[in-house]
Amino acid sequence: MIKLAPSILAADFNILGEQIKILEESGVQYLHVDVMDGNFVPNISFGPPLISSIRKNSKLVFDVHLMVEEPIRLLNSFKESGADIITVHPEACSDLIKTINTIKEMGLKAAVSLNPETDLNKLDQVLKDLDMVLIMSVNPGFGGQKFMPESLQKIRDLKEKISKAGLAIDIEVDGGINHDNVMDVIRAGANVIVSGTTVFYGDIKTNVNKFEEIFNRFKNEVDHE
Ligand SMILES: O=C(CO)[C@H](O)[C@H](O)COP(=O)(O)O
Repeated sequence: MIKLAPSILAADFNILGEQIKILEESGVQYLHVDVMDGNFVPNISFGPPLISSIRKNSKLVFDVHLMVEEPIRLLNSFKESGADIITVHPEACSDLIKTINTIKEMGLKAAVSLNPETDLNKLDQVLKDLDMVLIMSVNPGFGGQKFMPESLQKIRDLKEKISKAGLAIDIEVDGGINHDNVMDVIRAGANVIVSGTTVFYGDIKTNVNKFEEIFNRFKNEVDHE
């Protein structure tokens, strides 16, 4: 099952609640929530108060991507605000094992995100405990960047690594994904697709439907193999 995870980084914050409602009406299940601290990445987005506020009116799975230094300090506050999945970066954690264990002990799903230059071996110490791995296909910090095609091989290698370990872990990809390149990303092995500008710029329902059509085309291909 392939899931679209629209990133609210590209939303119009003046009408954020209405836009989330449109996503729900369009059949979306995940909401990707990009938290940036101006330190781990050179940009600041928003934090727990905004998440608490949208949580009140949404049943979507809140997929919270923490692009922050030492996220272990803030896990409780993101749990309280309504996160369902918390993603952290090994590049930002002095103790990744403890950080992942803390997320799991809170009863949340845990994920690790790798920057484009970070090797897959950074996952080795925690892979068996993860629900999801997020491959960044741009350098994190800003929406609207160009997809890095070298990410495709990284996704294939990750899929092989997960399958060799006999695990079932979601593979999410984030950055520069649009209607033209998403099929390549899925064929490489991703099953959770983050998209910001391609979902929120223009008509949201139409943009989501176009993604869903491509996901269905992929499913048909697989069924006929
Ligand atoms: O995490 C991000 C950047 O750090 C954004 O989620 C990501 O870039 C998605 O936005 P877009 O689809 O516009 O590239």
